[in-house]
Amino acid sequence: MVPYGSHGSEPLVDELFNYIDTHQDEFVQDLKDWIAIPSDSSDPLLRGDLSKMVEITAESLQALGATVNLVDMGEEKLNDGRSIPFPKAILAELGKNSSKATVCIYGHVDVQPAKKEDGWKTDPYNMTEINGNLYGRGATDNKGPVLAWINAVKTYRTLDQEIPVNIKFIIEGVEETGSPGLEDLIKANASFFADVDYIVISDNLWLSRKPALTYGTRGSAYFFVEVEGGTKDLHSGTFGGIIHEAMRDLVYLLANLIDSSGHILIPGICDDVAPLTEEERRLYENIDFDLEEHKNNGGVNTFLYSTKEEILQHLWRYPSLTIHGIEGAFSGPGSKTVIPSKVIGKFSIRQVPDMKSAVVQQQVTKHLEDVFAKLKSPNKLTVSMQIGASPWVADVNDPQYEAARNAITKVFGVPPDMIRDGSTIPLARIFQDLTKKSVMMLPIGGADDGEHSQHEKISRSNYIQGTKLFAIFFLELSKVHEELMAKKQP
Ligand SMILES: Cn1cncc1C[C@H](NC(=O)CCN)C(=O)O
Ligand SMILES: [Zn+2]
Ligand SMILES: [Zn+2]
Repeated sequence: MVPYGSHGSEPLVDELFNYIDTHQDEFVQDLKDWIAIPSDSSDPLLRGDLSKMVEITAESLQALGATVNLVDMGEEKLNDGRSIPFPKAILAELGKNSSKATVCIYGHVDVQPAKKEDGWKTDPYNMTEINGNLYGRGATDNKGPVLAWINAVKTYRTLDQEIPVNIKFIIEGVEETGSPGLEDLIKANASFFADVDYIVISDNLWLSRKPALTYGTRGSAYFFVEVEGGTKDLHSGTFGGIIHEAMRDLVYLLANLIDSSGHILIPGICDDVAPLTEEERRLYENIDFDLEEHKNNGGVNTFLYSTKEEILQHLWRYPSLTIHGIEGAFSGPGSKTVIPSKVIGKFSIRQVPDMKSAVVQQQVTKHLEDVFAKLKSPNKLTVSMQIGASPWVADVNDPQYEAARNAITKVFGVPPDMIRDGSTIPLARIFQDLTKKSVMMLPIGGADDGEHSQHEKISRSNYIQGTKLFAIFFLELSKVHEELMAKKQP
């Protein structure tokens, strides 16, 4: 194993690392500048800032020498009937040498909402360094990682070193609102992706203090279950006791989705779950994961399972069902005596191999209709699936995984844990299905970065080591790709 910081046999590696170390304050300042732009894609009032963020990203890529195409993504229809432009998407390319591998990097520059009043100890849009951590909205999700890629390329450019691969970028500004239009963008630009060999996404976290490589994510089947009683909200003093209340029906339906031990009550839902093989079972034993720390990170007392292996399996390879909320329900403070007329329950099922959204949709709909039929309620039930994102699993023997393992070992001195992610990046599977290319997730964020949460951060160390990792990944990828090409050509 090559110890961190010494790479005597590879002068280029030393030169790259040295540059990155000595220019780290500049990279940190760039992140501060990016975080200062409140590019929250959920807030129509901030759409101008979001568009500016996309433009700044485009300029940064142009400054690297990339050819940048800002693609119009049309308009977003708001609830009040108005329309505002979606931020443009960036398709950029740097290098077009047919003897080199072409890697396509995905990232997003929009962020989750953040307000100081939510309980941030620092201003979320004024990046603040405390004890080696860089706090600010978007620090780890996803501005830090996108900038780390840019820093890595910049390092080669400034040192006047040849970049060993062709690089393409696809950067979007509406990931946090579900990436509307992204699938169409990929379909409409098939020629852009045609010569891509590898797709890399750095938009998730490590599982522990050890670096990680991610080869799978769960999918998501997101449902709305609507129960409609009358035409308007009523006073429970005037109508309570004489009508079939929509909320009572809905709460009963929701209670019949899952039991208190986490068992999903929908008949057939686990039929397509891939059986656990002995080989897969052994994988979980060697993964660095601290149950107690995960409990602490989440502020949780007790998990449903007591061993590391069970917990990881239930996060990665078994489905889960979560009830998220009820639209139309009274949820404010005080003691309002309303009977809501129409309520919409929201729940989602994290899908795992080999579950299929269409099958899940049919099973969920039938189950809810069957349970509802027993109520003999005159209310109107409507079940709809809003998102049907498939799970994604990659072949870890693909050359780019080997390249990433080599790069991680060179930068961090240890090989990565091979992990999956319990949440959903629909894009990974969409990419895999549409382009048939190898997709990999190469996270640089720490397990405790708190994405989407208050005090989101990335550590200075992960940001700078992550920049090195990406720089070295280009080198390692070119090596394995060359070997692969040599094997193919007799
Ligand atoms: C919006 N949505 C509804 N179903 C799934 C999602 C995506 C969402 N994605 C992330 O959080 C990215 C994690 N790095 C999630 O997994 O909940
Ligand atoms: Zn993200
Ligand atoms: Zn996010």
